Amino acid sequence: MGTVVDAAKKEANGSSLTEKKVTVVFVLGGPGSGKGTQCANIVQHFGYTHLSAGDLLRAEIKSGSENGTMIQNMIKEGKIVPSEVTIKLLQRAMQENSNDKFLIDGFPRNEENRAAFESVTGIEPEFVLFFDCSEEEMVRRILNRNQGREDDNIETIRKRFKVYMESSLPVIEYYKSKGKVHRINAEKSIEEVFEAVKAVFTPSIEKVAA
Ligand SMILES: Nc1ncnc2c1ncn2[C@@H]1O[C@H](COP(=O)(O)OP(=O)(O)OP(=O)(O)O)[C@@H](O)[C@H]1O
Ligand SMILES: Nc1ccn([C@@H]2O[C@H](COP(=O)(O)O)[C@@H](O)[C@H]2O)c(=O)n1
Ligand SMILES: [Mg+2]
Repeated sequence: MGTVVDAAKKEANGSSLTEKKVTVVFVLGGPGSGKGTQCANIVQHFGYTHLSAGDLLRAEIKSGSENGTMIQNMIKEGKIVPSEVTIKLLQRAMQENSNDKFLIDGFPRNEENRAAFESVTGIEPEFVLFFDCSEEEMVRRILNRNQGREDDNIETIRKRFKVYMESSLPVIEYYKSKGKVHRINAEKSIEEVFEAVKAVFTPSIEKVAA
């Protein structure tokens, strides 16, 4: 852990991230629970910038980076890419963006992701949105997605679920113990889910006025 954190800390030093105060919301939930779909809605209504860790990793593969083959293999196997790699991509994306409000989708995925991000960036999430959905519904959604993702096949989907249960749910439990989790019933329609999401982002004073 020491070297991962030290290397990434070096990168953070002197960066605009260390100077500007950013608000971060982690968007978590199982594969296919609707994280990306709802993030697009939140961007439209609440002015956040959406950073999907999975999208950043897929872009890194496409860019021909030296880590590309390793990332591609990890994604095909449903495994979690080393935190050092993903955190660098997230830091760079936040530094290059003038916004100060970010939705970080699909991260942290395990305890190593969580601890390294907090240690390297010094950022604690404002809160965590947790999209809770049954495995049956998530599988149905992924198999209907048709975005040409190499990990949207039943063999990899099963592996992603195993990783989610064993490594990602404990991170959600950690934030729950800190009172930071807003659980959303993600089983409903896209519109109904967004109604529940809106309630989380709308300040209580506006709810009273409405
Ligand atoms: N509430 C919903 N009801 C029905 N279909 C949905 C709902 N939300 C999203 N979908 C559809 O399910 C698929 C998966 O959604 P999305 O890509 O947003 O999930 P995700 O959580 O980002 O998945 P991943 O972790 O694999 O990136 C998409 O085809 C999307 O259009
Ligand atoms: N923190 C993360 C996030 C994602 N990955 C890898 O990318 C795959 C796809 O992620 P989605 O969020 O787009 O579903 C995921 O299965 C992992 O292989 C990661 O390693 N670390
Ligand atoms: Mg997604």
